[in-house]
Amino acid sequence: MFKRTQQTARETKQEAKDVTKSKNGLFASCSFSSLGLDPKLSDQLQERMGFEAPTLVQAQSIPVILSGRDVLVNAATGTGKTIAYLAPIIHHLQAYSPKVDRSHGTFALVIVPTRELCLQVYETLEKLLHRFHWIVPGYVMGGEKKAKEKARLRKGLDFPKVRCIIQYDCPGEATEYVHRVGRTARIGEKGEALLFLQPVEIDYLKDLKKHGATLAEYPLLKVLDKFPLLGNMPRIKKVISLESHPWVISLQRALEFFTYAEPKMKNLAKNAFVSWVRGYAAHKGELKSIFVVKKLHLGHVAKSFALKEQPSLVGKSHHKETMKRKRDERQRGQHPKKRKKMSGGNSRSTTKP
Ligand SMILES: Nc1ncnc2c1ncn2[C@@H]1O[C@H](COP(=O)(O)OP(=O)(O)OP(=O)(O)O)[C@@H](O)[C@H]1O
Repeated sequence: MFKRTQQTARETKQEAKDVTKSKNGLFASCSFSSLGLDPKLSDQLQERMGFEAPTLVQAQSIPVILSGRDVLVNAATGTGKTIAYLAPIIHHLQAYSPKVDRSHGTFALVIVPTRELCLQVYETLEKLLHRFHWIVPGYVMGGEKKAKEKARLRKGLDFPKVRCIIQYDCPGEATEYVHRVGRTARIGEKGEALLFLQPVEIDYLKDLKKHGATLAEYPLLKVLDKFPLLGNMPRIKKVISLESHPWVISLQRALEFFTYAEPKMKNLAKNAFVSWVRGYAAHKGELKSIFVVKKLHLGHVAKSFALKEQPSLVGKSHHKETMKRKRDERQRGQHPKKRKKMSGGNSRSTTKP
């Protein structure tokens, strides 16, 4: 369903309903219930929201949407398109048996081009859902404060049946850790959470403990030892570290083979590495002393991105930006080298007053 920005095609044909225009040409001379909407929903529209009759665009599009067809609606602004698509969605969702529940996940997604529209649609949706409290609306939009967005996601959206949360990168604050692992073990059920930590980051466990989250070490080496070695795996007499385990070595090889098979893939891995390191350097508060880039073995980090060597942290875009800045400075006559030239080689006139 497109709004505002995509009003190019017109497909809502008269075929669905013989809609007769009322005097002013905006409303249809039929009722909401005659369009096939659930009586409770029609009642909500008529009695509670005070809409006596559907608008023309609603009367034309609702029956077609209810029939399950794809619809593109093109109508002037303010003609009631919002209800034209929200009402059929609610009609379908309220009919589910057993009733839809927030733990079932997301059923419908409305994409709109602006924040204002997002709020408007949400407001209408809340009114329409007045009698259907088990259908939970939620919205996510850009430019919001992270905490606000998170609170709303916690309230409105849910990921059902998640049994295990695996975190390869450390969440920032302990509260964020709790929120992340809280995606599993919903409504009293059990769940598991795994967090990968490097030896230099072990102090993070103390921070989590302060906030009531105590983690047990997972004996990865022992677990790997339980896997039988395959024919092509390196034989090592005594495995003393995780990196020298045959399973880890062959997995690393396989990943590197995959990454280096295509330049595009290698670039993706490089970019991911650079972003990860930048994100790592952005930890705040007390965590700054735990997650210190200088303490990291960047070669090992690169390996974890299936790279054979550590990429430069000064990306091409940074290089381009620096070059552009220098060029601009030169054009503005601010760069010392250029000034020399501009002053006809008389460096004294610019470098010394
Ligand atoms: N059947 C109706 N009877 C009376 N008012 C209605 C009816 N349907 C919608 N409205 C009201 O008409 C106004 C415009 O509706 P809506 O915002 O859905 O229009 P729109 O076509 O989506 O506009 P835009 O393209 O600008 O987003 C709203 O205030 C809405 O509450």
